[in-house]
Amino acid sequence: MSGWRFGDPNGRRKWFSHAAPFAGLPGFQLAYETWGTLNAEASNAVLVLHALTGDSHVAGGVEPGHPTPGWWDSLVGKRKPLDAFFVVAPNVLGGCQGSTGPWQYPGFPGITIRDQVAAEVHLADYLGIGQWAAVLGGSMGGMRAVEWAVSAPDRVKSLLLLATTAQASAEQIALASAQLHAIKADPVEGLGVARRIAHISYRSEQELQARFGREKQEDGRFEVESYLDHHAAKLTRRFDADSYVTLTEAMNSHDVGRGRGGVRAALARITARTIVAGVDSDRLYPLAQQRELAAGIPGADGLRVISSPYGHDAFLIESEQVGALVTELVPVPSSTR
Ligand SMILES: CC(=O)SCCNC(=O)CCNC(=O)[C@H](O)C(C)(C)COP(=O)(O)OP(=O)(O)OC[C@H]1O[C@@H](n2cnc3c(N)ncnc32)[C@H](O)[C@@H]1OP(=O)(O)O
Ligand SMILES: N[C@@H](CCO)C(=O)O
Repeated sequence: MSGWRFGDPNGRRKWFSHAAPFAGLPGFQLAYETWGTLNAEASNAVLVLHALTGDSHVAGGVEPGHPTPGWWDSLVGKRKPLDAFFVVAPNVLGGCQGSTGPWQYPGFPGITIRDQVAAEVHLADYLGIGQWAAVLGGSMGGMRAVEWAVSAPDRVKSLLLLATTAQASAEQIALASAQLHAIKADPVEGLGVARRIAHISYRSEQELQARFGREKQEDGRFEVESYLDHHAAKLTRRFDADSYVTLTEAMNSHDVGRGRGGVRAALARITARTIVAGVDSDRLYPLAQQRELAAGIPGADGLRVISSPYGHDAFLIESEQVGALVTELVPVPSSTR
């Protein structure tokens, strides 16, 4: 497949191609990045799954010539929690950072979180990874992580679910629906409006109040308006509106219990040792959703709470607390400490 809309800014992406029909597609490709070395037993592989507007670039600046920071730099690199592991991070199916998505052709079919995970199972087969030492994901990445553990329990040894849910709630679908309407009305302006709505839900009321209050800038905009304008403009430059729609609709489809006897029955299939964590100030994925996951997954020992003023985005910001959870799940071997 030729070309991709947002290039390969770090020059380290690899591609996996699946040539047979799949989920209404004639075939697909997944872009992915890796760090570290797979051991002879293929027992040290960790799958890291990004959120809605993330990509395969988990970590940067660790190799000469590839300085672009990653979105979980605190986890991957020398003396960091995943140092001893072979880390694999694919760009999600339907995304716009190298994997097959609607940015490539009109009439792209609707896909689900289950389709995205089924595509990642093909990638694992291709890489020769029968079982992941761990699957880690937050938000939409957490939706895929829990789907992995439900649909392929014997392939997930341990699991970290952060700020995520077993099924998209009415509130999440409602917020998504307003964003989808904005984009369908005007793909360019609408993507910016969608990001503003989403970004408000990613942060906490208390943080916005403490940080911006009612302050105005010289140009007359409230500071908080200017902040949202900034995030909207930034996303519009780096993300495709059609991908945003496809991924948002996939998130709306998420229900691990569908066709499996409900959420409790689906979660009971999970055999992985599991850590479930939420953020105390997250208004988009409230703690009740992680409580449901922790209560239903046999190998989970209660709910962990990340303490943060930052709301949902804390799973990307509170690197010490997230790093401690990762180290608890997959301890650093003493030889590499
Ligand atoms: C797994 C994944 O999701 S990967 C993708 C990660 N997400 C993103 O990149 C999405 C966009 N960003 C975010 O979601 C968040 O910024 C995070 C989670 C990555 C980081 O959060 P924080 O460190 O708290 O950043 P914060 O929300 O304060 O934003 C900082 C930016 O706002 C700008 N800003 C702050 N106040 C204002 C203001 N009043 N007016 C205009 N701009 C402002 C800063 O200059 C800074 O700009 P820059 O990012 O271009 O350098
Ligand atoms: N900031 C994150 C939030 C969604 O979990 C993103 O844009 O992907």
